[in-house]
Amino acid sequence: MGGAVLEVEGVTRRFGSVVANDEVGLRVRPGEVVGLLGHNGAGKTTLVSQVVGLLRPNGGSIRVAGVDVIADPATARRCVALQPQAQAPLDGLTPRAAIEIAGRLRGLSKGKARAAAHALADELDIREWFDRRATPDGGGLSGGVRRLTAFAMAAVAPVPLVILDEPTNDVDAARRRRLWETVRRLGDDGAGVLLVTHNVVEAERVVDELVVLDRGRVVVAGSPSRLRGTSDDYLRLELSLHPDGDDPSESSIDVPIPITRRVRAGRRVLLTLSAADAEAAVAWATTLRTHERIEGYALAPVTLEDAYLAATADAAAITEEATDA
Ligand SMILES: Nc1ncnc2c1ncn2[C@@H]1O[C@H](COP(=O)(O)OP(=O)(O)OP(=O)(O)O)[C@@H](O)[C@H]1O
Repeated sequence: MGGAVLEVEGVTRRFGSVVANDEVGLRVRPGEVVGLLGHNGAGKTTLVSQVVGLLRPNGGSIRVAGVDVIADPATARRCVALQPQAQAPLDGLTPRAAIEIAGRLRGLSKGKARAAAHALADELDIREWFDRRATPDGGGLSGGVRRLTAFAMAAVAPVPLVILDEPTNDVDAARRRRLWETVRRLGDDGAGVLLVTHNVVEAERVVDELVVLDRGRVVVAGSPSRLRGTSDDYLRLELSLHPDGDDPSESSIDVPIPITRRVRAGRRVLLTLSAADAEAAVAWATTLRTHERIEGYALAPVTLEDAYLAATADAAAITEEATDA
């Protein structure tokens, strides 16, 4: 319906008393990169396992390229390329062979599989290791090159839906950037991409839509700009606290400016305030630093990470409260 390559509606999956997915709904259209974000244990992998037919939902429906995954898992599976979170078993193979085999299994001719593997090796800058064999003891290839090879295996042939589960784990910064560019290209070439990640900051660069899961439920969904809280009218003041130091923003009475959102993440406190109060905020933070009540501060535009942390406020590490001064 609506041409979506992935339609998840009301999916619930329990493991005993744990509700790993609770009435989850999301949609990926052709050409769209959708980020699925959430802390550890939020239910991301459980959802992916159901989309590829490895787990059956307790309730709800999943369609891939119009095919009902529960009624016809084999046909649906052929419409999806998955890079799993666990490292791919490459033992005994070179990246060249692994990527070419993946292309052949997806129906490419020998020549096309070879050409696509070469192109990806260049795109991801892994030529140096293209003909090096992975050994069963985990040697031969680094974790990062194994991860990039697994990504290339998922990206080698055109397919309606590509699912990438933490594709940048172990990958160095320069190649991560290349990988993100390739993810964007997959979308621009017409695939729908579901990108599972913890990395909000990097995901922001490539995704069209974001779905945030928290304890099995979708807590926020929308474009990055919508989630960020949009406009330039707001700024974020980040206070870095001393180890064991008190938090000078804890009581709204002590804060001389109106704060629309306050999020505590470890020793960082993120305060959202009106851009009109920037000068007063800097004056206050400078005084706090001069009196050594904080280690430092930074004033910057509101980021997606702020919105993500607020949406998922994890009781143990993060507390959120609205303080209307
Ligand atoms: N096979 C299973 N048996 C029992 N509980 C499970 C099983 N798989 C997942 N869970 C539980 O379901 C919840 C969601 O787990 P899931 O692995 O889907 O989260 P996740 O968001 O992928 O986490 P991570 O980012 O750490 O990979 C967790 O509470 C987890 O302990």
